[in-house]
Amino acid sequence: MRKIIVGSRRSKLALTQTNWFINELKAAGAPFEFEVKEIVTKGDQILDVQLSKVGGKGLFVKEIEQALYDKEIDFAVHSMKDMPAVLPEGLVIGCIPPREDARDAFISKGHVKFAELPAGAVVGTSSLRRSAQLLTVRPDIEIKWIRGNVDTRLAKLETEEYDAIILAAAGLKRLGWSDDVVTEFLPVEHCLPAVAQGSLGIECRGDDAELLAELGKLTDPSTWQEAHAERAFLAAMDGGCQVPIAGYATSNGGEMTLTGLVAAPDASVLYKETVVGTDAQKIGEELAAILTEQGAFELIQRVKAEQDAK
Ligand SMILES: NCc1[nH]cc(CCC(=O)O)c1CC(=O)O
Repeated sequence: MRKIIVGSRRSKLALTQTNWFINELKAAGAPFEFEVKEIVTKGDQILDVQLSKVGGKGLFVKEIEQALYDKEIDFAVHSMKDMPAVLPEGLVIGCIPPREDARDAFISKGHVKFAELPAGAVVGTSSLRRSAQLLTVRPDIEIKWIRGNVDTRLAKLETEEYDAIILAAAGLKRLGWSDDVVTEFLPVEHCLPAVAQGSLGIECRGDDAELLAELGKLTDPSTWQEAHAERAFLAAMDGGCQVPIAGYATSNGGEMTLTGLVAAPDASVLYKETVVGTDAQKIGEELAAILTEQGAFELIQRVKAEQDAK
């Protein structure tokens, strides 16, 4: 029986997701043995700098992709939202399992609701997307950068000067945190999720037909379509994580609805539109064209140039 080596980052969330997916493969009767190989990525090592300043999304996947090329591992389970919009030559997403809750979770000391935060309240997030959207409705709050994995951030809420933090609901749920820790799940209308938030993507070599045949059985077609539409939008906007950008699609098998958002980091400008259609790639590109027409692409290029000059 072929032994499949599965690469994983060492964080609890990464290992939990990896082991969850291996169990799904086993339950589906995949004819493999499995071994998990832990890989320390740059993104895990650099913990003291704002992520958007040191290279963004690619930081968590580069070493893992090298290990795939070198055949040290056969597949890796990623949070799709950490994946760059375009994959390197020869590697593919072989499976996208059913999406977990895509929303952001607001967690505050004393369970004070977001709308009831006092002026000047300190909210911890290192996501420009979250901070821009929160500042749009509450310009009177203060955003303070926070880093570390999910458990670290929850601990920092207790021990450091934060009144609240925002985390992806999906990460919390996968780690087994009860909904009781969450003060409120922010509706997507108020805080549009990151592209592909809540989705996992299984990355492997494109020529590994034997593995791809088994991975494909576990793909959820709706989640695949949603991730495709959101990522087509992201790719067309040329947005990394230096700029607040969000995209969220829902699919009911046939028709899809895709909403996209681009904002200035200080929330002084915000573009947001929704498109409907049946072709994931097309609606992603259509949405990007509409927002570009309004000035969003220019905003992205301007913000990127400003950040690079810093
Ligand atoms: N930004 C890091 C990150 N990448 C993926 C998740 C988990 C959620 C997901 O899979 O979408 C998280 C944690 C968070 O944003 O709170």
